[in-house]
Amino acid sequence: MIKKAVIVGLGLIGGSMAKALKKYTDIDIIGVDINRDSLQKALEEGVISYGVTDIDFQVDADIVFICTPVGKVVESVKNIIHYLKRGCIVTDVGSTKKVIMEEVQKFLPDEIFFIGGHPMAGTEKAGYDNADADLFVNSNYLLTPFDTTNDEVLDLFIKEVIIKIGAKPMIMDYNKHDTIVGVISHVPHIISAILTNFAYNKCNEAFKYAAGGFKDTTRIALSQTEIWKDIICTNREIILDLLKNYKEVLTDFISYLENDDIESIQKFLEDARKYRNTIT
Ligand SMILES: NC(=O)c1ccc[n+]([C@@H]2O[C@H](COP(=O)([O-])OP(=O)(O)OC[C@H]3O[C@@H](n4cnc5c(N)ncnc54)[C@H](O)[C@@H]3O)[C@@H](O)[C@H]2O)c1
Ligand SMILES: O=C(O)C(=O)C[C@]1(C(=O)O)C=C[C@@H](O)C=C1
Repeated sequence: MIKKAVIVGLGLIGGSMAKALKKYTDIDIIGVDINRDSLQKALEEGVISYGVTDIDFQVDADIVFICTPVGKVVESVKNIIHYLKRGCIVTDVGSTKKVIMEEVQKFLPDEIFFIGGHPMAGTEKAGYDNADADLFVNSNYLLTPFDTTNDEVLDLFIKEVIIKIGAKPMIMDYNKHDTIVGVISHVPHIISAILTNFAYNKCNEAFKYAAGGFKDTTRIALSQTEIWKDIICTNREIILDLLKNYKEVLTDFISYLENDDIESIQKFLEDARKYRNTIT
């Protein structure tokens, strides 16, 4: 049974996890963050029962959530691992999985279980102030356990955390994970940033007239640079391949315009509409 959790990084995702555990479970939470204001707020709200800027003492937690930026996840696991009891589950919420899984495997002790995690929910905002207890409701929660991960431990995490906070567990290999999120999260993020920079540099006066279409397609360009720099750098090769493919699609579309190929333009738009409609 999971009774006590440590959450390292009480920002948007860690704070949302803390609030969700508080709302939907009886799990007691120790919060860890370098930002004292976030700890203070979480304590005042009764979301965590104890808050520290660093763990340098033995903790009897049953589960640890690492919710720091991707570039700090491995270091955060390393820093806490020797203070944990035998059988403790350690999981993260990082948006990429291959680098984290392969690095953690190198030093993971046999008696600690690491389960890679990635809740497919979020916003362009950051920090504890924007955390929401219902952020994960109805969202897919991607899990990338090691082949050797004990099934009972995985089941416990799924039943006592993921299902209770309203999310849908999806287990997959970490390589497949990074390709999937490259397609539906990382490349769209980059394209949103490209579009924003392109429009601003082409005609910044046009920004005054931006309406729903531009705002919808560029909302995610408002996201935190540190978070996205780490995501892009840890999924570099997959993103590079996808962007090269994307360039070909763009080149095809330009040729439809050059050739006044109305039929191809129409088919292109019809396909997009049909495919987009398949997302529920
Ligand atoms: N933002 C999203 O939409 C989203 C969605 C799913 C997963 N993720 C992943 O969640 C993780 C956190 O992202 P976020 O959006 O919550 O960012 P955030 O900036 O809101 O939160 C990060 C928190 O970690 C804290 N922190 C940083 N270094 C620390 C350290 N060494 N020790 C303790 N605390 C530390 C920061 O003070 C901050 O409170 C990232 O790995 C990101 O890839 C983000
Ligand atoms: O909705 C948003 O603002 C998000 O950026 C959330 C989003 C995404 O859908 O790409 C971003 C990164 C995460 O790893 C998972 C979810």
